[in-house]
Amino acid sequence: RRQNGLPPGPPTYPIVGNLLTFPRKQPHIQFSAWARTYGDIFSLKVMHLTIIVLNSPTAVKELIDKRSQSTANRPGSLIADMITGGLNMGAARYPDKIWKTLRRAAVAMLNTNNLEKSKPMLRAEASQLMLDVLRNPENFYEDISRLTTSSFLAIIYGHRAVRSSSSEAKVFRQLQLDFMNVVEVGKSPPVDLIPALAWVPERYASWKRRVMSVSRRYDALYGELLSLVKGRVTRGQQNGAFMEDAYLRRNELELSDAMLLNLGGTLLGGSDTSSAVLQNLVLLLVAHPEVQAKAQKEVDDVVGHDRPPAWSDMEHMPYLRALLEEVNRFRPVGPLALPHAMSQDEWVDGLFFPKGAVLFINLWAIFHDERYFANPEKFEPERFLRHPLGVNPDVTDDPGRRENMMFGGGRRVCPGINAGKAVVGINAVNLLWAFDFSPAKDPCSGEMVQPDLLAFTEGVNATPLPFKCTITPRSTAKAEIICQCFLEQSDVLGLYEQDASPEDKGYLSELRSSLRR
Ligand code: HEM
Repeated sequence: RRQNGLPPGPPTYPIVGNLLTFPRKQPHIQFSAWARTYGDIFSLKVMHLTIIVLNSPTAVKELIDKRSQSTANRPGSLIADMITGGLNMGAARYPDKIWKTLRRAAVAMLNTNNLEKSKPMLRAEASQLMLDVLRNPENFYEDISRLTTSSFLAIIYGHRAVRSSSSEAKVFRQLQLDFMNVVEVGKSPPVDLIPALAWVPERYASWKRRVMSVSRRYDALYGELLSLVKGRVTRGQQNGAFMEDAYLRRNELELSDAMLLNLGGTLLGGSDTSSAVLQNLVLLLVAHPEVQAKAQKEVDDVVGHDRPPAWSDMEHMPYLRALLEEVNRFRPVGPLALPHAMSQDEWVDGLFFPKGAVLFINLWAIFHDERYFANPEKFEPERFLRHPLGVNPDVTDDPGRRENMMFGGGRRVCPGINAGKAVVGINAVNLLWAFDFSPAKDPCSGEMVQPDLLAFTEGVNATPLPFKCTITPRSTAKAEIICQCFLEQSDVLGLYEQDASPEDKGYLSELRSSLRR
């Protein structure tokens, strides 16, 4: 039963509460439907657990931003703790010292000054994405994943992943999949709800064996990456990676070796959202040729056809900015952000938010709310030209709406906002400058096959599932510039190739010589 004062919600059953109707897949969709019936703040009971879903900017502002002292905790995840020894920043409890220490170090590393220093490398990486797509357009989805993994490996560890088959890229991708496959609700027994399950010995609990395997591989990957950093520091061959800074300042930042290892791991894990945004962009460009044409016209007007885009070009591209905002509104990659938890009781406008309750920010409901967005199911970047936050100019907006809602809020707001936006921005402008995107052709009928705009992963992150499309360079002159541009970036990329494997070094030298011929 709901306690007195809890926000309303769907009817509960004895003992299990709302467990039987709790959505197992894409919960944001059912949550948004419940919000239309029960209001902007509704609650669910799942056995003894209280879940409260916030479905409006004002609800987020009142709870997550204004009362962040009470709402900055995370629900416990025994499995994440087993893998990371309780040192994963995204899952760490508030106000524990572990979270504070890791967060302080992450914010210090991801600051705008450091990011500025990484921009030449990010542009060089972006030049490789253009080249990879030019050489093998069918592989674009994988290439985007390699790009973001490599960009963040380079930013964080100073070591890039040259190919999708490079050891770190492969191990990281598999580890991310396996990590999510044990941590996500429904993928392992509900040990957080029924703690006794955690006492079952490993030989009878296959989930424990999977968790321990992820844990071992997690330590091995991030331990190895950290030793590359230490090696460069010892040899005096630093390349400006964030972890070099964290390692050198470890005493001042109070970071143990285990914390350093997990800090890098958490940050690299955060990078996956950026590839999902870029994959969404391609998906939506394929489905909306008129939007693609407008964005390309703007890019052509600013950049022209004789050189690749530069960072400074983006300041002059309001349509590109609107396009990226609309991609994130239409298909937010974290539709429920990450769950928060109440660390103390609060009463807000007559509603009770008890200590221990889990809070979800329903970004999907906030971005698809018909009260504020005209025709929210339509993909229309122009709405962000008409209004800075995309809402219909004829309505009075929810006063709590603010920029960057897709990055969550309060003390837990994403620390990678600027880095994520930078990687997405430079690659978006490059792709529009270089290529035309259209639906794939059915090999038998020759007919165009429109991509499925609803085929997404079903867990915490909504990543578009791999899809096919046709990608062609916009001209032979541009194809030539793409090859030259990659070659010109060799020195910048070389700084991050010091520890590349002999196979990757061989591949690169062959690639560069073939481009020079
Ligand atoms: C476009 C890309 C990105 C999106 C949409 C995104 C979104 C989010 C969201 C919604 C949260 C939860 C915030 C909350 O709890 O209120 C979050 C947390 C987090 N993000 Fe991002 N993120 C992105 C890129 C990145 C990048 C590039 C990094 C690292 C370099 C990163 C690292 C993190 C970390 C470590 C947290 C946990 C923070 C904490 O619990 O204190 N994110 N992100």
